[in-house]
Amino acid sequence: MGSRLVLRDDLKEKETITEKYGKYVNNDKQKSVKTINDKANRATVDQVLDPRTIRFVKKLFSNGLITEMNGTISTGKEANVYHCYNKDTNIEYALKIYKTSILVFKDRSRYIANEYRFQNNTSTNPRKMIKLWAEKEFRNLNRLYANNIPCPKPIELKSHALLMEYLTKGNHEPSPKLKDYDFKNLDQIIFFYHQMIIYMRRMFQECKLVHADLSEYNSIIHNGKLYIIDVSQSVEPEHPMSLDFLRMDIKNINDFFTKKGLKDIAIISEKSIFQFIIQDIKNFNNFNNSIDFKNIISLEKEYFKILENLPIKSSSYKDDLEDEIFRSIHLVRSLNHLEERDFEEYSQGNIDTLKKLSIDVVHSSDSDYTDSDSDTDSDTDTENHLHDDDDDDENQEDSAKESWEERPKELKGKKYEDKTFKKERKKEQKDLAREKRKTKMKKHVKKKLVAKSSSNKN
Ligand SMILES: Nc1ncnc2c1ncn2[C@@H]1O[C@H](COP(=O)(O)OP(=O)(O)OP(=O)(O)O)[C@@H](O)[C@H]1O
Ligand SMILES: [Mg+2]
Repeated sequence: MGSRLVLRDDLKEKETITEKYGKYVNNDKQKSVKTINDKANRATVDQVLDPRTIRFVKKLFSNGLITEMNGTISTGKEANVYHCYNKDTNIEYALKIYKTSILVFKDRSRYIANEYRFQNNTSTNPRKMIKLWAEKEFRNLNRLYANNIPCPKPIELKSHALLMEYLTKGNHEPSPKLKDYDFKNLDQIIFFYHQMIIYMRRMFQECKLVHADLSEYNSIIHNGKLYIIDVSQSVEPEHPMSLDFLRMDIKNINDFFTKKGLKDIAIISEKSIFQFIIQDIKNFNNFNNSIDFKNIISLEKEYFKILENLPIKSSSYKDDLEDEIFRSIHLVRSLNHLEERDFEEYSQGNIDTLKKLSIDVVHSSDSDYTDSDSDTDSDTDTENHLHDDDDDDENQEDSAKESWEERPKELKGKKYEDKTFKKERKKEQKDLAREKRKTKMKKHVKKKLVAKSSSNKN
């Protein structure tokens, strides 16, 4: 057996996986790994390294990508991540193998619904589903990597086994998660906070992805840089829950950096971060539009400047409440995302629309992203309908104000609203009213929809 990597004790298994399974991986008569009597191993093995999976791993050996498969870097609820090595090239890899148990798959379904990459897959066979899931992670990692957003380089995908670059801090040890990173000082914490928000914007704008599970557990500091990992659940902006997932990501990041001492120092309100991420670039004031957008360094420099000038969230109760309200708003992106049952609510103006939040959502026409490695084109653009609001166009502004006014008085808190955003908001609403006049839904069509939804009721 080749020289064994000296892994950190808690990574070392009694014998390397190759030694343990090598005999299974290399010889053709694949003995069932179930013969392994050690209970802990068996649990891991059954959930992940069943004979079928070992066959896929064997392909990574036979095509010369790896020569050793060592201990686990992590055993998560969804997947195990193993350390692998190629002794000829002296390159280390991380091999993420998804668990096939259907239980794990149950709570993944909300990410899959309406996801075009799953749509034509009607089977509920868990093996097929995890294969798709791993393929999604592979593709999403490719998108980040292709857009120079730091992430482990995806190397090879064999069914539900994903081989990628191993982020190591040396001595074969994995680089630390953001949550375990030992920050030098407050400036460095602020830098990584802003960097994370910039990556969220660049993922949304350039990769057309919302991470949907972003946190200090799914980011790594490697060679002093922030890396994004675990993009298996990431969705496209067209996914009906994408903006809910985005708001969840923003809350997770704000919570983590608040715990790191940035409260009252650098924490930006969730709503302002949300606007920063999905605003169209032309809405940013004093943004130096003459920069070369292909030049990531100058683009990110501009982004850092904007973030440094956004209003800091005070630790007052009302700011927290404002974020809470913002998180709870039911954002409807387009009529075709509106559930039948909501139509009534909506037609009485009880559902906030993104437009009312005067957030200029990236037009879905720009969001058509075809993965270079995929054979399926990305789904047809869902028109970004202007919401057909029940209020009369002319007083669109009043109704937006009205719904805002309905909130408890003390929450008027507009004084926190960035002046530029306020000006933009006014301009946006005027444009919106003008634009809507063109596409207002005909009365008889609306009557039919409302009649239909009420007949469904009885
Ligand atoms: N390419 C990599 N290089 C180094 N470490 C990695 C790599 N990929 C994953 N890890 C480590 O393995 C852990 C789990 O990886 P990941 O989050 O992708 O899997 P998961 O199934 O989501 O696990 P969990 O449920 O614990 O989040 C990461 O938090 C990280 O510490
Ligand atoms: Mg994870």
